[in-house]
Amino acid sequence: MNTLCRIAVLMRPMWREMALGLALSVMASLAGFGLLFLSGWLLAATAVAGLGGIAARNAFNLFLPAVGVRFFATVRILARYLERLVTHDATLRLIGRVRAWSISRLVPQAPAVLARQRSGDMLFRFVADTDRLGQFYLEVLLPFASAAICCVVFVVVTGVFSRPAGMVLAAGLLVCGGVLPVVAEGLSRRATHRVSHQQDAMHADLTEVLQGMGEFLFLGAAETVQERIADRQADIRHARRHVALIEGGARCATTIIAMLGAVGILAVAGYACRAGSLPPACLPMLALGGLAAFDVVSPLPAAWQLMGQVRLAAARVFAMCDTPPCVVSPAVTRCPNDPSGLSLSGIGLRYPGAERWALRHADLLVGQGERVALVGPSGAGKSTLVNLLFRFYDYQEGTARFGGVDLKDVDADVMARHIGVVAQDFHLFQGSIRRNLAIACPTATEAAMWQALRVARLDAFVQEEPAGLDTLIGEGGVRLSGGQARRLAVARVVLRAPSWVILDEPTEGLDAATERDLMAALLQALPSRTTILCITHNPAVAARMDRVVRVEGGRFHAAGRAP
Ligand SMILES: Nc1ncnc2c1ncn2[C@@H]1O[C@H](COP(=O)(O)OP(=O)(O)OP(=O)(O)O)[C@@H](O)[C@H]1O
Repeated sequence: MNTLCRIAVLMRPMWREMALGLALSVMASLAGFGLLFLSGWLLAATAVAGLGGIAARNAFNLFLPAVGVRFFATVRILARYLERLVTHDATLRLIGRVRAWSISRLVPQAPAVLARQRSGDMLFRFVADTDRLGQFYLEVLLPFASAAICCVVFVVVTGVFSRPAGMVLAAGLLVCGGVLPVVAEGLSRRATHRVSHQQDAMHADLTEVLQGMGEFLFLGAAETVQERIADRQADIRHARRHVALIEGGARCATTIIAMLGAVGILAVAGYACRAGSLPPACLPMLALGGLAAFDVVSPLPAAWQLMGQVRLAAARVFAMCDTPPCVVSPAVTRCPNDPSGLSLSGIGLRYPGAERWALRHADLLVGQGERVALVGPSGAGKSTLVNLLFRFYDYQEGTARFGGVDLKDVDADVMARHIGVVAQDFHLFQGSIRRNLAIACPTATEAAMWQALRVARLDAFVQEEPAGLDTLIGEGGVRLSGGQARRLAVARVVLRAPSWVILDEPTEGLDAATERDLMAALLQALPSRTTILCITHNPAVAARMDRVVRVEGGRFHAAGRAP
């Protein structure tokens, strides 16, 4: 399906509102045309009646056309006002719909596919591109549809009075509404593409700079990055100026053609007047009506240019949303039994595009309530097990069963209900400690939050803070030390109390005493039926588990009971 058809599909639920907006827009433009058309006639007819002496003056009915002028003026104002209300509402709803649809397509791709995109670029696509896509109705479709309908009416009405005048008007409208937009768009296409491309790159760069500002400073690369962004900005400015020049030129050309059109209409209508086939009072009416008619085509060059931008934006949004998820959702999701044991047999998992297998011929049995340490060299495949269990990546070989159910029949959402994880690269949310805990367990009471903080050995720190649970931790937890941040991540899992807990280096960044304290409290706090998988390089932490599994070369090897 091409891009425009897909936009049309997204617009379909709002078609009634959009059609109403179009009707109001047509009504406002027709009223504007009628107003000038009738005013021209009224002025000329009044003058002719004035020149004709008292009898002609008395015979001239001024009242009816004056009422008509007021009617058109009022209709124009009301219709324009209502049109703005209806069309802007439809546009905002369309943008909301496009965003909701994009999110629904992006969520199943996380985190595998999203990891390949630059986050700034994604953010820009999600915000600016969806915005632009939403403008399709208001700034492209509406002006063209309204102009098409109105132009036919204008030409027919003018043609009724003078066929040659109608033909002159039709020719002028065709040039302004058909030829000029296409020429303007053709001339600015390259610049529009350049703006789009450079903006993509610049937003991605900017986000990276903001996220990694400290690192850029440490590496002494801040100035280079600044220069690169400034270069891009200059290029965007240059390309935008080019686009604006062409758009301005097209507007000027429309005005000139409108003037020439009015003069042309006057000339051919004047000829008809002299031939006696048209009353003289009709001359200003046709000329003013002609001028008013060009109002509806004046936005078209900009609208056609925007059309190119909408297509680009839509293509980018659709490309982002159409990327197939790494893990195909099962047609029917099954729920693992609780309590849940894990059985992996001959598992082979290779990351997309990777040469090497992260896990190969991997067998592992973990019973409900077991506490297992996963140890092994860096890159051996320990964290890959987490990715596999959370259904972030699919395995290509072997069978995996969790709670007696084939893992391929289980959705990531369902797995997340059973397993809590403190990942190596955990994320804390902007806001307060309370917010971070509430995201993990929205129904948690304040007492439960304090209990979780106590288990994570973070309660003393929070108590000392004047705002307590409402202490703000900054974006990504920047106001916490590495160890405090990790303990907050541990508290979140404790609060959720899942049947499985995976701890990836839970004590990293902690001193020996806090590490001992935290592990003892954690193991004591978690119910005995809770299964724990603890990925660690720390022998003291591994020793607290029931048994140790060594991961090496993508395989699991029993390394005996923990000492
Ligand atoms: N998203 C990914 N895409 C491609 N390859 C990956 C990805 N994540 C990990 N790998 C590769 O898979 C292998 C196993 O990585 P994994 O993260 O499981 O190691 P690990 O044992 O947890 O290491 P560490 O102890 O350093 O955390 C490594 O060779 C790594 O380069």
